[in-house]
Amino acid sequence: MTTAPGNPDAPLFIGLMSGTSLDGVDGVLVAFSPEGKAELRQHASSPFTDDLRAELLALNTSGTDELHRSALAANGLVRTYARIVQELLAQAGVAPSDVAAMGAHGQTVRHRPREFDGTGYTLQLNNPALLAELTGITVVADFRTRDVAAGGQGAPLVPAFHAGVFGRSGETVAVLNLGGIANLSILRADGGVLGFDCGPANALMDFWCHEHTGQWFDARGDWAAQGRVVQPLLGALLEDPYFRLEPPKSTGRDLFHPEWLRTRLATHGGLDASDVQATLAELTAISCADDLKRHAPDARELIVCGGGALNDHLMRRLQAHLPGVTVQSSLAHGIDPQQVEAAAFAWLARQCLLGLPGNLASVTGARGARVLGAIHPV
Ligand SMILES: Nc1ncnc2c1ncn2[C@@H]1O[C@H](COP(=O)(O)OP(=O)(O)OP(=O)(O)O)[C@@H](O)[C@H]1O
Ligand SMILES: CC(=O)N[C@H]1[C@@H]2OC[C@@H](O2)[C@@H](O)[C@@H]1O[C@H](C)C(=O)O
Repeated sequence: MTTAPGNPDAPLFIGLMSGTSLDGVDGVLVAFSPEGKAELRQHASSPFTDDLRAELLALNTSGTDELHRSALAANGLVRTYARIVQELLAQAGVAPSDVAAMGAHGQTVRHRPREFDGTGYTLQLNNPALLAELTGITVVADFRTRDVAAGGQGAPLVPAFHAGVFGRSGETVAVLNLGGIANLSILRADGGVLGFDCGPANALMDFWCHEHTGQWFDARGDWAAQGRVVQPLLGALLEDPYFRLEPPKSTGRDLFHPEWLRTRLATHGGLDASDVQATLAELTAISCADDLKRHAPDARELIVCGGGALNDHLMRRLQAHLPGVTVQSSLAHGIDPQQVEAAAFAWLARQCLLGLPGNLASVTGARGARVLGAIHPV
């Protein structure tokens, strides 16, 4: 099918997501029906080079010459995005002009909702102009700042997409994204949607795993499964006030960073590294499970997406804390867990081009529905 670039009626969109786990980029090519139903056509992913990952991670905290380094890192990120786009187009046999637009999330390096430190801003490194030049496709970027400007958290944004894909009338269903950070969408039986960040998912586990094993993540959770949960440490981690905050709420590496862990470990010396890993996995499982029980006691189904859905140990621990709830990867519902977020940003790009809202005020706490994103046409 040939369509004009940027034509809002064109069915093909690309979504590009590089999330807080900093593992790399996921991209999807999605066809949307006129009603907005998503059909995933292609998926491509690429890990960051070690240098780019290290620089993006470093840019999450204050440092020397940040502006210059941020600009260079954004260019590096966008070149990775462009390679993913070329791969998607080649795999699908479509031309850039067949794609209406792509939603490019960018790399969050700061996320400071007002409650965090009184500032109230969110920052995703990106270079959508360069991405449009490199790909010949209209780029929609900067999805979060409008919601923040409207008094919202700017996150999470996927609940509206989750509702369209996984929601069922007459039944409460929950969707849990386990990326660097965990976010929960509660899709209520009456169509209402609640969503918020639960706390860390993989970010601290990845840090600890890399520091002690040299691996970027604990494949299948095998290492955590060998350890024993250190209850006093788990209790100390769960004491962070974030876990008790009522929604709307969102968080990130600004709060749950290695120093956060080190400070709490300082009073629990001499622990076996695998026991700490087991405790971090338990922190993720218990904080997410408690949030579900608290906010959706009627939910009988938890659909898990994000890379954490591949962590068998974590999935078992979630199930253990949620008797009576079926805990399953989104794969059981026909969607690869690692494609859900990227697909959501394809949907958000479509919403933007159609002039439709991307946020849900019931989730982010914004003053109202807003069209999200800035369009960089070709
Ligand atoms: N096979 C696996 N076994 C265990 N964990 C895995 C596996 N594959 C991926 N993961 C975990 O999933 C993480 C990546 O998940 P994902 O790509 O969903 O996160 P993200 O999108 O970067 O983060 P966020 O959703 O917070 O923005 C990895 O860092 C790793 O911890
Ligand atoms: C500021 C930011 O990038 N937040 C991410 C992060 O990763 C998971 C969680 O924290 C969620 O709030 C959000 O991402 C998803 C895609 C969202 O906005 O729904």
